Amino acid sequence: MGIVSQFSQTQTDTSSEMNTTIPSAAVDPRPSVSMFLIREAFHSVFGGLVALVAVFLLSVYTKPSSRRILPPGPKGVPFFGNLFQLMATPQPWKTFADWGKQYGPLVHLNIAGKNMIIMNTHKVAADLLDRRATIYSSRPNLIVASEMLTGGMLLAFQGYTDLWRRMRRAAHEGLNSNAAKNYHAAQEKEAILLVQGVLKDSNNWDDEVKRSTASMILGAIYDIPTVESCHDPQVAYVNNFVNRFVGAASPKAHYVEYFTWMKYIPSSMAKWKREALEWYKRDSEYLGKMYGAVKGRLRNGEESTSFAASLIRDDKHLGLSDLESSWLAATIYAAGSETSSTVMAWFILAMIAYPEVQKKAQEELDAVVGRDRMPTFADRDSLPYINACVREALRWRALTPMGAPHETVEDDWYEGYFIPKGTVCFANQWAMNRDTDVYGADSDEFRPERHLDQDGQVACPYPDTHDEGSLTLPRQLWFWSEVCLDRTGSYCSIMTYISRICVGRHVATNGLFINIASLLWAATVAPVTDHEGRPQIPDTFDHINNGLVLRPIPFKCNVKSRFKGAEAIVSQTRESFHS
Ligand code: HEM
Repeated sequence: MGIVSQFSQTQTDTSSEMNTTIPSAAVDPRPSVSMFLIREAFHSVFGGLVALVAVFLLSVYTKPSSRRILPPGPKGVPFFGNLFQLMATPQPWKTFADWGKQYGPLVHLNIAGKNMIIMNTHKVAADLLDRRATIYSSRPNLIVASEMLTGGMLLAFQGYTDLWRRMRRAAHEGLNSNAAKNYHAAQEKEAILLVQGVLKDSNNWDDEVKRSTASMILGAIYDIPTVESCHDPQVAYVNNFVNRFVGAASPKAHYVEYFTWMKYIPSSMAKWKREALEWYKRDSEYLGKMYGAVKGRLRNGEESTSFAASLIRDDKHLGLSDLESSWLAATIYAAGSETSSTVMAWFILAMIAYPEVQKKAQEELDAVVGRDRMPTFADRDSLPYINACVREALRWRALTPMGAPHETVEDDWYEGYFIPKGTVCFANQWAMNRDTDVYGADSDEFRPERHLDQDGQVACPYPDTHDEGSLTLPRQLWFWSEVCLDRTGSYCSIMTYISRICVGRHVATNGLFINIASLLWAATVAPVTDHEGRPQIPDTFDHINNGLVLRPIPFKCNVKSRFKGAEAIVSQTRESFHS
């Protein structure tokens, strides 16, 4: 890491070579000045000569390498830059949003010599992460989390490497919009079990939501039969595995990430290194066994549409070893389980705080589905309000407030500012999702209507927001967005950007749709009341940060059957999955 110790509102970097391909947005106003001078040249020969010299001088003195102005940002201290400011802030996304107001939508930080930029608006994030995806799609290397603990095998942590491309392609083949339909039946079944679970004991709603998402995703990946409890040993192991690398990836976890020479300390003298390498061995063995079990079942002639089965069947064409495939399968669980259950938790909180939204959603369900059967995926296109609830649940309280870090693979220029190769980039989703210029003055409120057009249909997403707009895309565009996935990306709320766009977004939004539709069809979610009968509505901003996501603080709610006979229909529908 180079050390940058100069900080001011306009910071400069003269350390690396000039970029040869300057993207158009980075080009300064020189062309218009040049055009003016060239026009003048037509007026006289002497004028022409003067103009040519002036153009030459302009190009020499204003060429990018001589004025590499970094984006503005807060002043740091020598050697450490803004490191201590970053370490001291408990909710960096809020501090970054404040800095955004002070310094502009693109903020630069220096973290002990490493350049970092924060994008605070959809426009800047889309300009850089989407429109210049080839430069902005790598990941910073984390010595403990990505090299030692996960041996470079964790898709979500990999840089722009050949292994990432192979794994990403395999993940896309197993989780794209068509492949995601393979999991519809499992998702419908899990949604019913979720409804039964919360109706039986609403005090336990949070565990039930966690159990149901873990069960759905483990089933989709490994064909594991329904998980009965969120304390199931297999779920517990995989959750601990996730917690381990999420913890290790936290900016405050390991000094070696800032002082990289520490990685050469022998294992015998460094407990953190010894433990990380040991866990990599143990996890590889455990994940290998889970993957191997699917292989064994296929060998015995069993049918399976699971994700692991698709990796096994296509292993030659996908070019992944067993070790790589077993880690990929586990990464899908890691990335999909906690995230999906957390969106559901925020949604349940929203239903307590916004009963009028719940009522409207239930009116739509009554009108479209009726009360004689439960909703299914076949109803999805006829339920715009429920689909808008899915989008709003993803937007309302950004559960991954800073997204995942990206890293630039070459020097770049944006709006006259220099962004050096190796810069770590964060899209501040927390700020973007509540941008009042985009979502209006009520952006803190849960209001699904903001995603509907005047005909009550799901609207096209706001420009650059990546709101989940697939429902309104014409078919050919849908196809195009899938085909071009790794170049142009797709349309999803906080699950993006572009070549790193959340590869599980179809599975995720499908799961949210069916869970929300089933829950609101069968039940009413209400706040608990105090001894005087006053409803207890928790603070909808309060959260717990587990390193991977922000979850609402634990709260109680009352889940009651919505109409007579609802529970019986839920049970009958459950039975039909056995027949
Ligand atoms: C609603 C729940 C979900 C949310 C909010 C979410 C969000 C995200 C975000 C913010 C990223 C990082 C994107 C970037 O780097 O710009 C991501 C990546 C990823 N997500 Fe999701 N996700 C969700 C569900 C899922 C599900 C269900 C799966 C799998 C079935 C999944 C698999 C992945 C994977 C494998 C990556 C890493 C992609 C890569 O680095 O190339 N996610 N997700």
